Amino acid sequence: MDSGIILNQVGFSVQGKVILHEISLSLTGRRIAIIGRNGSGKTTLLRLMAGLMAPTSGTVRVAGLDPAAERKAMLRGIGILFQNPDHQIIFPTVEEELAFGLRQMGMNAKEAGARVLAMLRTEGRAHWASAPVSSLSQGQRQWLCLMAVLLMEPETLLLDEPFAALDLPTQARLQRRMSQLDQRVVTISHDPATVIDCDHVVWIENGRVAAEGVPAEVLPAFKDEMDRLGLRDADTDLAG
Ligand SMILES: Nc1ncnc2c1ncn2[C@@H]1O[C@H](COP(=O)(O)OP(=O)(O)OP(=O)(O)O)[C@@H](O)[C@H]1O
Repeated sequence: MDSGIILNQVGFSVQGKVILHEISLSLTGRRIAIIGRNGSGKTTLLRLMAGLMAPTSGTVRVAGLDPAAERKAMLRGIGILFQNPDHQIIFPTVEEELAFGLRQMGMNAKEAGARVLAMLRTEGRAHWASAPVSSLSQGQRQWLCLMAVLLMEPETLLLDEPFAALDLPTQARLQRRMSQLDQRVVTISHDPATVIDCDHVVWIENGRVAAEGVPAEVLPAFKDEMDRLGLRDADTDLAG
């Protein structure tokens, strides 16, 4: 496998507000989870890995490349699933939306159409092909976006809360499908139960790495801290 995702002293600020503080990570496993509370900086970290923005300080490398500077090479190398499917969907029908990424990669319309139909059949959603995207529920649109990312077979998958809007059978099917993928998958989650099988867990707190390592080490400490905070009536430490 390649050299992984390497962050060296990465900082990120917006309008003078520091969101990430000097984060250094060497992520070389196949299954990586990023956990942490709301607003801790997880999505910002994922967006930096995807090259959707450049860090304010430090360096990000994915398979040896700077993702923010090498956007074209990264189109094939990195697939990202956003938290809100409506930030991702641009076409009116399911088959057009699914074919878009493949067409962007240079595949002809016939081949792309065949791949899309094969994916929909595998997932038991062949009847969705010509359906308007607007006729799908929020969870179904999330699933559609995930199928679009999987179709492109990128070397690195960056998934922001992929399970959040999915029903339990769809979650189980997705977890099974992800366990079979050869690619590196980075998943953001709030729920320790969904990341128990990962190789490496990174816990982000207030824009810093609070802990990282194997799930057996990181998850119990994370859960204890979340339980402790949940017993309090307010996040007084986050005030202001
Ligand atoms: N463009 C921006 N301008 C100002 N503040 C921002 C911007 N992007 C993120 N932030 C702030 O940075 C912090 C981290 O946001 P981020 O979306 O990375 O958190 P998160 O851990 O993914 O949260 P959640 O679990 O709620 O999705 C938040 O306080 C957010 O308000």
